[in-house]
Amino acid sequence: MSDVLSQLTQILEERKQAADADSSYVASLHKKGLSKILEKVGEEAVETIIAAKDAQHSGDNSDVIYETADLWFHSLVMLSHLGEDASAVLNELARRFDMSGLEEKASRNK
Ligand SMILES: N=c1c2ncn([C@@H]3O[C@H](COP(=O)(O)OP(=O)(O)OP(=O)(O)O)[C@@H](O)[C@H]3O)c2ncn1[C@@H]1O[C@H](COP(=O)(O)O)[C@@H](O)[C@H]1O
Repeated sequence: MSDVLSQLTQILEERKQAADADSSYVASLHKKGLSKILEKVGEEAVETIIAAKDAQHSGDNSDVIYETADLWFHSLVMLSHLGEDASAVLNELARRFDMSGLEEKASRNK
């Protein structure tokens, strides 16, 4: 795992276990529950799409990078809420290295 992802994974786990919802955004999301976390994932996905469309016209990628960071962050909180972390997703991506996207798609329909 990259240093950034492993540090963030550790912070997210600490906040999930111990933090106070009044002083930690991550703890407040866990306290509100999965539906609130999924609402944030959906919101950030839409904001990322809009920023990418804008970037195509403006040539400025700064907003799409910012929104993608928000999307990744909230996706990591979702995984953490479900007892998973980024390593499970990275392992799945690594498993796909030797497989073309089209082969992988075909294998899903078997
Ligand atoms: N990477 C992030 C991160 N990215 C985005 N955000 C927060 O995600 C929220 C983005 O949602 P919005 O823009 O919709 O903001 P909002 O309007 O306040 O949200 P709602 O009221 O609609 O729920 C903002 O509050 C951001 O501050 C993050 N909050 C925390 N982290 C990391 O998580 C760590 C732990 O954070 P705490 O739990 O707050 O200590 C931090 O040190 C960071 O490393």
